[in-house]
Amino acid sequence: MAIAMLQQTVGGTLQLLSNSGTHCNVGNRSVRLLPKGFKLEVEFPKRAIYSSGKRKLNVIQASTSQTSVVGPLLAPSSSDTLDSHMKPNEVALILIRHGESLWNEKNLFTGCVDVPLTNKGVEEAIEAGHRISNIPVDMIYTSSLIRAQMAAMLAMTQHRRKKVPIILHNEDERARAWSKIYSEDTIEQSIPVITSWKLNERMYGELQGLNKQETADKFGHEKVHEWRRSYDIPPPNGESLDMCAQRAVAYFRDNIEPQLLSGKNILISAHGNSLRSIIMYLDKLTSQEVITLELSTGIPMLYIFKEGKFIRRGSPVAPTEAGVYAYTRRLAQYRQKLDDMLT
Ligand SMILES: O=C(O)[C@@H](CO)OP(=O)(O)O
Repeated sequence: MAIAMLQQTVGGTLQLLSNSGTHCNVGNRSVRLLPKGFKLEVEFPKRAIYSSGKRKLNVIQASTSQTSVVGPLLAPSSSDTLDSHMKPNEVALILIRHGESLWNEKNLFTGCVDVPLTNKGVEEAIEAGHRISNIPVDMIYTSSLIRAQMAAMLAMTQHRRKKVPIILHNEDERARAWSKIYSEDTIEQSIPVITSWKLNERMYGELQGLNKQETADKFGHEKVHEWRRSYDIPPPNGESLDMCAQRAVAYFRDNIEPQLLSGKNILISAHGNSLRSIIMYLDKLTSQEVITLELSTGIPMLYIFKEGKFIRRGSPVAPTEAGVYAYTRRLAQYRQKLDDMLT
């Protein structure tokens, strides 16, 4: 197979030697090495992925005059090169409401009670993952509840890029130290998953664990509808949507938005009401408009974040849906690169 070999570093440049005519990616630049033995000198960033065909050379520059080569790896050509094709000023934001939980199935108010998914919820998460399998994901945010975490993990089993989602444990120094990864390459092939209770479902107070139908029969449908869908009337000792929005939107603005601004493509897996609050913020909905917003379980919603604005792109209905990738040239390119790499 044609492959560009790493030769040596000279000052701040890297020499690549082609053993036959081939294309070669250097960082995020694609260059053509023509005849056999052709040498190319390129300025190289401190750390970059150099790839050729389906092989990759993972190069770590130790100093300007010394280069160590890790690999070549057997994995397909890096999509670190590929991932960097998404311009930092144009990134994807995907929101997923977890699939059906065991208490959704039983029609119980769930709120912050930590209940897992049903089989149907597992299938919904896998289907959601299938639908977004061609969209770049660099970081994942989930609530601290297992149903949102299951949904994120199951969805990522479908992603074509095959990076491994890894939950970060930052609760204390020991948790941080004991979950440390010691391989740069492995880190490159991982997606950090950050969990926060601030993305949890709205706390349903004294309704948690009660049957929704029985509660409506007891307190009246109107009262229960007010607890469930008004903006600022909380259920007994619980959170109103307004209270839920205050912590969920603050978390989004303080933690997630800076990552989007820095060029990260992000998946958020959370809950009906924490996501309604975030969508209210993204779509600039009024408190009147948000009360009629209902989210289906397991349906991913795609936004493009560009020049500081959130542009709603709806729900991809299939991974191959042409319309989704036509939304931006960058998404189309990312998908094309995945096709090239994986077929
Ligand atoms: O029970 C809950 O926690 C939520 C979501 O399932 O219910 P609701 O639809 O009333 O917001």
